[in-house]
Amino acid sequence: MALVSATEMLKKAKEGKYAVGAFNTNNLEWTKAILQGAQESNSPVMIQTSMGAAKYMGGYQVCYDLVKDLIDSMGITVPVALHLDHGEYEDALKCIEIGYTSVMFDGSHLPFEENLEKAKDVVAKAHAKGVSVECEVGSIGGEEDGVIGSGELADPAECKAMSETGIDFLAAGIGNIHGSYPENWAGLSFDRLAEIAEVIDGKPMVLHGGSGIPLDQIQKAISLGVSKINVNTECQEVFAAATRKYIEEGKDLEGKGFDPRKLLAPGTTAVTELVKERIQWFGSNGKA
Ligand SMILES: O=C(O)C[C@@H](O)[C@H](O)C(=O)COP(=O)(O)O
Ligand SMILES: [Zn+2]
Repeated sequence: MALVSATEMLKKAKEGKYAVGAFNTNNLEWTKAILQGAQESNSPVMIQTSMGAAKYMGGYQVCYDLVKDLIDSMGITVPVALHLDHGEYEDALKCIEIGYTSVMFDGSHLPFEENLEKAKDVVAKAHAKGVSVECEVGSIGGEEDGVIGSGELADPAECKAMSETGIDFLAAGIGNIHGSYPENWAGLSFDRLAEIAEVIDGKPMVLHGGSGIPLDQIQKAISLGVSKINVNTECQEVFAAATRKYIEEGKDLEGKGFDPRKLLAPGTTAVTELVKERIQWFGSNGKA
């Protein structure tokens, strides 16, 4: 199946009261693991590359070719959108040109008016090619220099203004943060989520920092309008744990256990299993 834009996928998710998982990829193994997990779950999926991961993988063209070719060679039949995660303006335009089917323009660090103006421009260029657009209002906290910032709450008036630029889905802070949640985390703000959902003309919302949010909060967020959930840290954690176990058990020293195809296999399987579990949590299994 050809890559698809995320617009229809997320509209259906919102109507059906489930969310689509957007999993970050870093390399060949992760890309295969995510596609495998979605196919086994008969679920739509979003594969996303951050700017840094795309650079690591050899550039956006490599990422696009990799995902597109794996869909063919693995016989993937579920809908897959290839998305740019937290993209700068120039990167969003580049991905649109290359063939990504969805982009996030993250102008949350810019003055708000500039964020809006650039969002409008990205929307015009993306929609001309059938590409879906996510933008962010406010900023989503996380770990910086070892300090975990608290989750910010986006301003509903700014969310409304951003939704009027024509974007397809909106990322807004509702107390969520990237990376691990601190023990004293107050949880998601469902009041703020409901206030924002009320003023954005029915557009799907995106929950960043999906790793470590308890299932009951995920389900409540979906019931209030979240239709895309980003997961990265948890995939990294299970990959690292499975690889560590393999090495600590000395498996890399048995026979050809050091062959990267063997060494990376337990981590890859762990990512597939996590993707399947999160797809169950988000309720998108069987919705392809
Ligand atoms: O860390 C990245 O490069 C991607 C993340 O920002 C992603 O957009 C995301 O929100 C995932 O959050 P996490 O599950 O808390 O890592
Ligand atoms: Zn994010």
